[in-house]
Amino acid sequence: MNHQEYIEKLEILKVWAKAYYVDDAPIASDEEYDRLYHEVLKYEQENPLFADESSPTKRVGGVVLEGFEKASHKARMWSMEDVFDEHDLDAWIERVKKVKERFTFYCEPKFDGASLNLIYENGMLKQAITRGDGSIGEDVTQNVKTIGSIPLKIAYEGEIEIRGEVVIKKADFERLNDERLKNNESLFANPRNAAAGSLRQLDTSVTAKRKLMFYPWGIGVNSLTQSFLSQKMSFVYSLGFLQPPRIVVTQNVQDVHTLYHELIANRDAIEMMMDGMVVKVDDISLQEELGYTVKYPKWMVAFKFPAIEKVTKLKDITLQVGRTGVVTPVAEVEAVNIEGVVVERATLHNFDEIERKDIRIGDSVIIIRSGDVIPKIIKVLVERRNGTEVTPQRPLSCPVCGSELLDEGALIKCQNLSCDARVVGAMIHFASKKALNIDGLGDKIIEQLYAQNVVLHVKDLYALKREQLLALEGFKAKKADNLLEAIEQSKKVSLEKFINALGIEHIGEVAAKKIARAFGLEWLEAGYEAIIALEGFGEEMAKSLVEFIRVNRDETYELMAVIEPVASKLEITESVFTGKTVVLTGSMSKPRDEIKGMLEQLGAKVSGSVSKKTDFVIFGEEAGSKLDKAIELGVKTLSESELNGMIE
Ligand SMILES: NC(=O)c1ccc[n+]([C@@H]2O[C@H](COP(=O)([O-])OP(=O)(O)OC[C@H]3O[C@@H](n4cnc5c(N)ncnc54)[C@H](O)[C@@H]3O)[C@@H](O)[C@H]2O)c1
Ligand SMILES: [Zn+2]
Repeated sequence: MNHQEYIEKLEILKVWAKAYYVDDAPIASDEEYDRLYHEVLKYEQENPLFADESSPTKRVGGVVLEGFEKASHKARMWSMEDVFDEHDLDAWIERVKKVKERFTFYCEPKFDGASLNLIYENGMLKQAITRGDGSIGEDVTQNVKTIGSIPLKIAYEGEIEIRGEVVIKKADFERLNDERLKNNESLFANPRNAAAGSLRQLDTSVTAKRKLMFYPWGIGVNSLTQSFLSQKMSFVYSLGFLQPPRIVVTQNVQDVHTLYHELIANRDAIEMMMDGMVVKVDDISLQEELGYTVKYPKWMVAFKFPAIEKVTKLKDITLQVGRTGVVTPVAEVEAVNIEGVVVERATLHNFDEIERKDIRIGDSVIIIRSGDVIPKIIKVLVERRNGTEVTPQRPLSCPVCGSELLDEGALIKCQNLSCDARVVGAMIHFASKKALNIDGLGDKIIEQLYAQNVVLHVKDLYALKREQLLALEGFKAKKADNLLEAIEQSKKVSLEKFINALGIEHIGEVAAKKIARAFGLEWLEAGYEAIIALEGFGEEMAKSLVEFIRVNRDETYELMAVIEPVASKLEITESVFTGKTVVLTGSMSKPRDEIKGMLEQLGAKVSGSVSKKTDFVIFGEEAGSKLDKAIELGVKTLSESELNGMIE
């Protein structure tokens, strides 16, 4: 690279860095950014005299947003050096070894979230500050007080800065986006974005609703006397902070590599998004000896994982019609390899979201995929347009049956109940794992059976003949027998799975279970009043079920006669609680639902309010008026541990 090229690349890098750190709206993928960053860095290292002092390689990115108070860190916060392969990791290890031949590694996951500094004084949380430019960040103390895993009080009197990552679990991120989709709000690109955006909220009540968590990874100013990071961190964790699922302290390089591969192998299973593993020098005096660059400590590196966000091109948008008739736009993209999987399609959620993001056919887009995150387009790279991009149109007619679509905004629906897509979709749902779980009856086979007029309704499955299957393309004796056997096996399924399998609108797995438990095999006789009285049932659900029963009662009885679902009546274990009315109040050590389930198993009826008819009030911490009322009425009260004592 010559100097002119360096200047040009540096300019692009600065623009990308500003978009990312200042505007919170990246215009490049991390992978692209990192590549350019390292090209620029390489030139600067080879030509130190010509390096620009304001290069992003020389500063900790981040700024203070308007609306927040600025606050200073007591000790500086840093960025981190990245390495992308074992060779570069080994080079880092060699650099450390030059200072000290034998040393201990401290390794842990690198969670992808927002960096946060907590200042404690006299055992109290005094201030919480975002990383900002490393010296000055945003005061987010009020927001941070809503995060359950951050103790407001700790059993340590000295002044201490505890640093860590604010994260949101991947599942909570998906739930948050689902909710935002329902409310027609813009979606977060990834868990990091969701965590950072939720932490930097001007309205504290919004932060409080997001399920943020805090994982410490280090300390700033402190007067702890331990000589190893691992000891200091054990102390921090002992104060009541969350601990990451894996920490490895070792002198053996092989263990470092092993943990790296172990974390990658468990990347999906670990609930938080990780973008790498952090390797640190454990010995504090060696850390000090190694020191810092202008940007990061020389005693730690991030050993990055393969990227899960990639840039690709949107070739086309196709439409998919689901079993409820909802038409979902699907992105057809130029194939990209993400974590070893070739991705060619991604969800676009709905047309409102397409319009909000102004996604056009021909756009360069960033796509995200990881084993547990459905591939989706998270960003349009508007700067890369050349004018040939085409704005997609909202569909007017069903791509499958041609009937006019109902456009409700976020949802566009085919209302034709006999639309092939809906019928096939319903059957696919019926056979799926959480429903009848019919092995070997996948999407393709259902489509084939339907297209050949062999199975037009689920009940036809149970009348299938061997000869019919053998007449179909791709069916040999073994495949046909296996399928027939699997269909036979699906009989006598539990009633809750059967109800779930019917795909009644608004009635999911949990609701199906409640219906099965409450009404048993007579569930088709239940009326509106009885249904809405079920816990967790709203009007929409009750109406939907009543309507389903009205329309499909006879047909469903026929299907039940063939499948003979088994009502799983609650097996009650006799106990002092059998037949008694119990009220729970206050916060318990276990989730309320768990305790409730256990009491129900013991034959108790768990009620919400205390009256003279109540037999027991079981109270946890900070119990309030219900406990007072129980005492007033002379109802027997039990603490959680007394309860445990009685049932053991
Ligand atoms: N897409 C873009 O345009 C663009 C632009 C700029 C930066 N970026 C991305 O941002 C990253 C660089 O940002 P950075 O300099 O803030 O570094 P970084 O976020 O990759 O690493 C430093 C941070 O890691 C966090 N961290 C997580 N676990 C940790 C642990 N166990 N110990 C210590 N720290 C831990 C800390 O919050 C720390 O501040 C790169 O991945 C880059 O791709 C992307
Ligand atoms: Zn249709």
